[in-house]
Amino acid sequence: MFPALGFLPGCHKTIEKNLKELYAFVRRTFVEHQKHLDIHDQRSFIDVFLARQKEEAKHPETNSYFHNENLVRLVRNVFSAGMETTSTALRWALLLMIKYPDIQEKVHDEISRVIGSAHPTYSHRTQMPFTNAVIHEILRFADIVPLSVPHETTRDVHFKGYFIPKGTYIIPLLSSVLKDKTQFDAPEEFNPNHFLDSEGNFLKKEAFMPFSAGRRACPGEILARMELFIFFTSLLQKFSFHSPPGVTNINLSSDVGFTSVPLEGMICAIPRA
Ligand code: HEM
Repeated sequence: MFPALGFLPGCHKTIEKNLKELYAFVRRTFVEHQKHLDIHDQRSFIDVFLARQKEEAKHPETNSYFHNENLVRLVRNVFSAGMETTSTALRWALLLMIKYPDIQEKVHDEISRVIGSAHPTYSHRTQMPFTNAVIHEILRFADIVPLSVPHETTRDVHFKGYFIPKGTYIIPLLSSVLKDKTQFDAPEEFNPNHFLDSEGNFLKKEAFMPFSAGRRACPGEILARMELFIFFTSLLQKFSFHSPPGVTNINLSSDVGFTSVPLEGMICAIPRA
């Protein structure tokens, strides 16, 4: 985000090294695809991209976006945007469940009542206000993409008395919305009541925007919500989660990174009878 500071020592060097490795992996993987591409049987995002690339190669005069380096970046974006975010949310979910065992038990009670031993499906969600509120609160509290993704104004903008000229680099702070005192009673605390009314019904909040807002908001939101609901309920249906014996202090600080990830630690998963 701040390339001018790149020369300084620090953990961004590790990130750069890891990125190089990831790009190499993506290159290897898509080169394989190139070998096996069948225009008439497009199996994946990469195939569709390569088919378009072939098509555009017939008109070399056009300045195409469909070149290999862009494919590497795109695949990497979808890979990290779609995979790391959801797995990070699940890691926060398990950590918060061991920190708050009463909430874990209440979720489990609701799972037993509504789903029983059947396979959880996304449609169960509407009958499970408490679990739904817990998942919303996990995403709010964990604040996984605190700085969202940087954008640039494409024209002059007047906003709430401020003038923002065309071409201004904008970093939207999602944390400031997710942790807004005017929107949530105790924003620094993990409390599913932030998303429940006094009768225990699920309460939608406009300030719930871990996926950002507007035209460039996360395109994976619906998929992520489904994944989180199904994985979270499946895990809690089959296991109870605890901290390892002797560990009493569960640290909820996040590690350094572009996304907000929990610190590494061990968790015990005990199969439920
Ligand atoms: C808990 C899970 C997730 C969270 C919290 C999350 C959050 C976000 C946020 C905050 C942005 C920036 C939006 C903006 O620029 O204003 C974003 C962008 C994006 N997300 Fe997600 N995301 C999640 C899961 C996913 C999944 C599952 C996918 C795809 C399979 C995905 C694909 C993307 C892509 C491709 C972008 C860039 C979109 C663009 O630049 O137009 N995300 N996400």
